[in-house]
Amino acid sequence: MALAAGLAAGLAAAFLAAALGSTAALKPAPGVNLGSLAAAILILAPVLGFTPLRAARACCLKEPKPGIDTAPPFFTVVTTASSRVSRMRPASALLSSCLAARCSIRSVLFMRGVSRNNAPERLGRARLWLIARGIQSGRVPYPSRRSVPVQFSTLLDALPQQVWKADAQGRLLWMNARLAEALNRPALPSPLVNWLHADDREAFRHRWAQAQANGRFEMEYRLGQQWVLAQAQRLPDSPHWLGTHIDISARRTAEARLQQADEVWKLALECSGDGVWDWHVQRGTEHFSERYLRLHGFQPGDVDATPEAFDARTHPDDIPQMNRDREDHFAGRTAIYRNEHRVLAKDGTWKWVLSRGMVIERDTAGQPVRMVGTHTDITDRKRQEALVWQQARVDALTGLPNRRALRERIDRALAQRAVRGDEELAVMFVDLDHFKEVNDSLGHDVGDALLGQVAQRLQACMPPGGVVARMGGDEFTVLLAAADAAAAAEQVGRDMLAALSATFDVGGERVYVSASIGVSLAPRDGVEIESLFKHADQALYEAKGAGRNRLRLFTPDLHEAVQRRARLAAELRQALPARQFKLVYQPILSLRDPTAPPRKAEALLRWTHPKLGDVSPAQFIPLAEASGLIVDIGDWVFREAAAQVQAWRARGHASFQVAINKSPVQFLSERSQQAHPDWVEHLRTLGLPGEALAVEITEGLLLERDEAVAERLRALRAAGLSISLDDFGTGYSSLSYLQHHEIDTVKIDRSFVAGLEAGGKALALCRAIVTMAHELGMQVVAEGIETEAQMRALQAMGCDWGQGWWFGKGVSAEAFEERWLAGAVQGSVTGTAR
Ligand SMILES: Nc1nc2c(ncn2[C@@H]2O[C@H](COP(=O)(O)OP(=O)(O)OP(=O)(O)O)[C@@H](O)[C@H]2O)c(=O)[nH]1
Repeated sequence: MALAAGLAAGLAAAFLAAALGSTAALKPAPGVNLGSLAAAILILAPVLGFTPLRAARACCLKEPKPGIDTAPPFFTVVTTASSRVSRMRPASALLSSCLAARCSIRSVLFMRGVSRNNAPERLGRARLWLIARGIQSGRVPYPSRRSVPVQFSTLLDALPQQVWKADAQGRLLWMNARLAEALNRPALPSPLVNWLHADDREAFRHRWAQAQANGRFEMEYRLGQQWVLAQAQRLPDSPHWLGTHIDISARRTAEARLQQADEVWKLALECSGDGVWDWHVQRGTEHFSERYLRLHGFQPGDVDATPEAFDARTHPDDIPQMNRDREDHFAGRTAIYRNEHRVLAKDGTWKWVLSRGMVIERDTAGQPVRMVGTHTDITDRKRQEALVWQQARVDALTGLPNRRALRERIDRALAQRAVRGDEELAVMFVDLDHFKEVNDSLGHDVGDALLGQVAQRLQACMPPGGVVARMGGDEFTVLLAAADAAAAAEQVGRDMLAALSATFDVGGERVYVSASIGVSLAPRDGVEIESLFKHADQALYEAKGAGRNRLRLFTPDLHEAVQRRARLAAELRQALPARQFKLVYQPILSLRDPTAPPRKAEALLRWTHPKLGDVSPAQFIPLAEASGLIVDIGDWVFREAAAQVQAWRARGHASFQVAINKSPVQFLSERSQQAHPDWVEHLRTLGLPGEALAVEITEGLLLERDEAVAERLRALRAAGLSISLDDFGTGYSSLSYLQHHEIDTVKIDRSFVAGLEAGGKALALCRAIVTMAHELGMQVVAEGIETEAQMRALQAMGCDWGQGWWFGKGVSAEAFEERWLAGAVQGSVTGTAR
């Protein structure tokens, strides 16, 4: 064993030496024992066609004579070396010769310290015997003269790998027994490529050529029946290559099986319409299925199918998210990788793909080794989504951005402003004035068409970067960014009001419309969308209240006014239980005989606030309407008035009638609907006929053209109540609704009465109203009579009733009774009550 170990070590060292300088190792170096060379020649003599004798002679063979078993095809070589140091050289020469003669050496035995007569010799001076047994495989010289030393060959034969030596052109110059057997002992030199599977040859040539640059070669290919991993290295200072083949057939078979399985699922995925990718993360290689390529418009071979090639075709905006999603999956934070991104297709368009995948193999450190997944074409879905997204942000009627889109724009602008801080923002609420009347009088379609034209005009006023959106109904909102946003908003507002002032032609109808504008500024009035909206709305409210067709910037004063209103609205809730309301009565006199005691009065609501004193109905009625309190308040008014008329009737004014106002809000409210039967019932309980009360409604209520409204009016009338139409002439005084509804009395608005003295239009209008009402069987009351001239004019045109300060203001029931009803004395009534 010690001998074998020493030999192995020696051979290994020699192999290394040979590897480092193979040419030298193959030559009989200076000092080589000629006897051993001669022995080699002698051995090979039969192979080479020499007689051993001639060979021996030729080499001046000296002792010890090798013994040779020349019985073909076996041979035995015995040779000697003179020292330990030189023992390898003769052996190498011998083996070179054997190989060149295509003899394969089957066994080599070195014997040390054994003399010819079998006596032990001292180390260092010992003669070494090398006995090789081999088999001669042919007469062709094999291997070549310049080949691998015998002892290495022997060792190399014993290796499980195939070992080979080749020149720069890839021609095999030598191979160990394992390779020789596998290739059936080819004649050498023989191009290695010729032994490869035809499918691997092209790749081999390519790789071999590449390997020349760095002196290393590695490739897996099929050689005979085997799959081998070839690894080779160019020998130092040599054009030759030393290589090995490791049998990887088992691994390849397993892989093929896996591959087959892979193919099955890949096929399944492909059939589902998805392209498949298979990424060897650490190797940096990726396989793309045919469908994957076609998905992006490519034919196989059209594009360099590498991960880099496709990464380069990914939309730059989508790459950061893609990387994040991939990292999340690699780190195990997501079970499945999922990302949607755009890929530049062959035709230059962007294709949206849904990429889904999963790491299916990790190394021991947990790093991903292989990841597989699919690409699904989601371009159509994305297009649909974009459409839906756009539709969700566009107002269908006007084509302007809608409320949602505007909120997003404002959010973005506020965020940008917060970062840059160099610009102010203006939010402008633009609300059309009395648009409801356009709808009501000309129809909804005309209203729609008008909104479209208004949108165009507003849009035309937008400076670059400005946005106008429709928030719904007749409300538009503008967003401006400017260094001085207040000035910019005022300019744009002026432009808009001017643009709207020109007549609109809507389907042949000439329509006029104006707008009121409220503006809030960021950061002055708020840095959040809600506060900006709230303040713009408050400014708009002010603009409306100040007469419409104007712009108001939000100011802290405005805010205070709003807060005052809010406080008042809260306190209004207490007014009813705290008995802060009262009714005052204003007489309605017959214009045929104004001196006669009045038979009618209008009940007017008054609120005496504990701290503020009397609050104007113009202030609190809208608040009561907005909060819904008007229903309870209206009910209280009804009961109070009913009680009063009952009292007056009981005191001898048998036909007395009190008129109460009923707001449209109250009229339309559900609770109020339920209240109507109660009212009738209540009157019955009081023993009052319906005609003891008149209900005053406004034109707006009739414009609703609501059958339920008509029904409720009919019910009141059926119960005997009288219906008066208040403020006639200020709205859309349409004859058609007068015919539609059963109205008893029309009240001419005070604005017409005020103009009576000047004659002209007001006079003509009042006369027309009186004539028309009488034609329709209605009576007419003129409100707001303040002068005798007005009274006389109305008398002259046949107006039935008059009411106003000329006769008297509203006073408490007691005062009224005292002033107007005391003794029910018929007498002269003058305007001194003013
Ligand atoms: N034609 C049309 N009308 C609409 C649309 N949306 C809402 N409206 C109507 O627009 C009107 C808006 O009225 P408001 O703004 O409340 O009141 P206004 O009559 O304009 O009066 P002020 O705003 O107080 O001056 C209502 O009558 C709605 O029914 C729409 O899409 N088309």
